[in-house]
Amino acid sequence: MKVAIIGAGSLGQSIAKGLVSSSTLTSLYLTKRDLSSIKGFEDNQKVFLTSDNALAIKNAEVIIFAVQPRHLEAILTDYKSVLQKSQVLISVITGFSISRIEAIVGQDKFIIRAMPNTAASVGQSMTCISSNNKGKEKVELAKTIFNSMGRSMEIPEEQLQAATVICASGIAFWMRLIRATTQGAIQLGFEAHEAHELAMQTCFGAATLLKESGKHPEEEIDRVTTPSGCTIEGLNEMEHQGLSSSLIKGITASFEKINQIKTT
Ligand SMILES: NC(=O)C1=CN([C@@H]2O[C@H](COP(=O)(O)OP(=O)(O)OC[C@H]3O[C@@H](n4cnc5c(N)ncnc54)[C@H](O)[C@@H]3O)[C@@H](O)[C@H]2O)C=CC1
Ligand SMILES: O=C(O)[C@@H]1CCC=N1
Repeated sequence: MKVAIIGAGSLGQSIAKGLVSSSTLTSLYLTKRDLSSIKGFEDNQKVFLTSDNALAIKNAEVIIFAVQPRHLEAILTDYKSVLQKSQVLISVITGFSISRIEAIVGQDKFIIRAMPNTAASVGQSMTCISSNNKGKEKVELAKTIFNSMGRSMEIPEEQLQAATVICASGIAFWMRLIRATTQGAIQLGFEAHEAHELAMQTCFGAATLLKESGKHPEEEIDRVTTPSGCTIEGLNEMEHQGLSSSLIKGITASFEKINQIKTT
């Protein structure tokens, strides 16, 4: 599979890191206006760096657009004449609808909208995927691509904004929870590096328990909370201070914001 990523910034580079270990990848073109910050990718013989988007597009079967939303319209307009009907166009751009992409490049193109997250770089993205009518034929291909850097789920396009909050912004939300746990651990006497490791591995363990057991979180919580013990004391205090409520309010605030900034 020949892939091009147009706009190898933060997310584009995360996707590239995830992709380079995929056995199905034959070549990967990365484009960016200033290539100096992505020189490290050149160590991989399958990767080509260029500022020439047309060159990258001509050498790709799958083109992933990862520029900022305000740049996509001009890029699609500039390069639609070099796009081929057999190419699969994947946009990971927030708030840029499939109908708007179709209006520029045509409904006869395979169009996928995908929302990965930066954990793609370590093979642990949660990626949500939607497509236009024509693109339905290529959803399995898109899932194969994103499964090579984590897990993927096909959802209706109307839910992509919500998926962005939960999965893409979600990386930041979870990071903050880990940092707060680290701060608590330091207060209890651990060195910062120890506190960080304790918080990360415990978070990883909690998610792995749920993934592997298929259980509801409360079932696992019940296994930890000794009656009159320290866990329930801590949990109840966190809830008195609004832990769950704060998370839910944060998620809904983020969703309200994403609906204000969407470009359609
Ligand atoms: N950062 C994240 O975790 C997530 C970002 N997104 C979306 O992905 C898109 C990219 O976000 P980031 O990677 O954070 O932005 P970014 O600003 O880090 O990357 C965009 C890159 O595009 C390049 N670029 C701009 N114009 C170009 C052109 N004409 N040709 C080639 N390259 C060009 C820029 O130099 C930059 O390196 C945005 O639309 C964002 O909404 C979506 C999910 C998560
Ligand atoms: O913060 C943002 O608006 C973008 C979309 C999700 C992640 N970054």
